[in-house]
Amino acid sequence: MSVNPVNPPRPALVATNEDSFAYITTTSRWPIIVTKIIDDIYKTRHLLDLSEVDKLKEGKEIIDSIGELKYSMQRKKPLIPIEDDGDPDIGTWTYVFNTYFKDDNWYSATWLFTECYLYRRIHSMFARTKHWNDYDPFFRQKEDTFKASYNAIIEIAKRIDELVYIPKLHADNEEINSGRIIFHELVRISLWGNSTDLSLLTNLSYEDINKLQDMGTKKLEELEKNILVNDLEKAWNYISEHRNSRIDIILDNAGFELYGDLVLSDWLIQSGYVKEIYFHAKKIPWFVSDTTPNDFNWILQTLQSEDFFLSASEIEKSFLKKFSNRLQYYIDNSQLILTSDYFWTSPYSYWHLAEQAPNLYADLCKSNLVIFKGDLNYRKLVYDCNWETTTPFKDAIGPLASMKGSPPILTLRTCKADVVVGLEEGTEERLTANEKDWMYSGKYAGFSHYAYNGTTLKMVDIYQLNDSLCQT
Ligand SMILES: O=P(O)(O)OC[C@@]1(O)O[C@H](CO)[C@@H](O)[C@@H]1O
Ligand SMILES: [Mg+2]
Ligand SMILES: [Mn+2]
Repeated sequence: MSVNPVNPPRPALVATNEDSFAYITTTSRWPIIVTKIIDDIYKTRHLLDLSEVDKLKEGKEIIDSIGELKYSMQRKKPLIPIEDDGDPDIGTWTYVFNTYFKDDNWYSATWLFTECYLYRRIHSMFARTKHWNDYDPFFRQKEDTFKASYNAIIEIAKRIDELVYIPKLHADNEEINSGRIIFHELVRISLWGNSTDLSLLTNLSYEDINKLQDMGTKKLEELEKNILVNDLEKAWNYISEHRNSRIDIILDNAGFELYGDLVLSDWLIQSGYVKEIYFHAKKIPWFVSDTTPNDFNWILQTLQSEDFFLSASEIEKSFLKKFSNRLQYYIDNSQLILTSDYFWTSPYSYWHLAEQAPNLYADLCKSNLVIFKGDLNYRKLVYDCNWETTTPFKDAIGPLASMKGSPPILTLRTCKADVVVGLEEGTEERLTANEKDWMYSGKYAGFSHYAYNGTTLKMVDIYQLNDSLCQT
């Protein structure tokens, strides 16, 4: 492939383009997101005892810093280095900032960088305090939305209860076929769970949430026409051929989406197709709704709780408890393993995975399938560049498609950014004719799969990957 990552494959997505979702995000969405953080800190401060003077004071200081941040992005001010907060990734951030972005502002730097930088800077404001250093300013939103997801959660809990009691795999054709159908259904639930993305849906009503999360069979069928790329059958063939395999899920959003990922994992383990599943969470609060280890532990406790879903009947609670007992069993028996790495919250695209996080990469190479959830993971896989929509997925993921030993990849993504690859000729034109925002409205989705087949040359042998980023 004739792309050299030093000079990126295509121009990067950037907010100077006023027709882009990068621009809409920078001008309109981020100010709302940061204002909500300020509101959240006010709420938490309000609950504090007046004797907690130091914490109250620090809270006020964070509010002031977030206010300054908001002002600087709205006035297109230059980016400034992230202050040292003692986290082990600060060196990477300082290096990348100084090398590539020190002369940039919130619009001129690449969108992928500015957006990651935004969340990393917010984290640093909390991390440098004494009383707020492990505070998640998005937790309240994640918790409230999960509560409002009650209807879909119960429906799905009933469904998984039926599915896991289907007889275990004996490899006869009938069972493989029923496995295939269940896999397709549960992967779709995990996919469409990605619509409940709190960074995109900044103003969700209870009705909106319920509409988004209707995962009945009829609704899933209706949504089928919005799936633009569908390599799911290839991924299924892969799973059904590799019994007792290891799967990795690079998680995206907490709450309802994570719930869908857990449901899929439950079935994959119970059906006997998969032996162990690694869940990769974010180390720090990220893109509003992303899953942190705390969110993961929280959902397990919440599914067990007597009083979280107040209107749940005893039988409904029992479905949730049975489900979470199974999950706890997998955790206790190292079949479901939670892990996290700073690479997932670094500014680097996944073209740099092997070079920036060699241990993580080596570990992922042991996997039979790495599932990347959500939009940001997709953006990072394809270097957040302005690809032609007909570019094959294989080309857009660069080294991950051509390095010997790279694991097979499956992406489950609803389209929420100005980059989509792997489309057939004419699809872009058909969609653009009616819907200017089709690439980022969240209405469309895709499953892209790629497995290294051993015939391509080793990318690193051809192009020495170094520390370049996709520059404008
Ligand atoms: O990764 P997710 O949760 O599916 O989406 C993250 C997201 O909301 O943030 C970015 C824009 O702010 C977009 O890439 C995307 O819409
Ligand atoms: Mg630049
Ligand atoms: Mn997310």
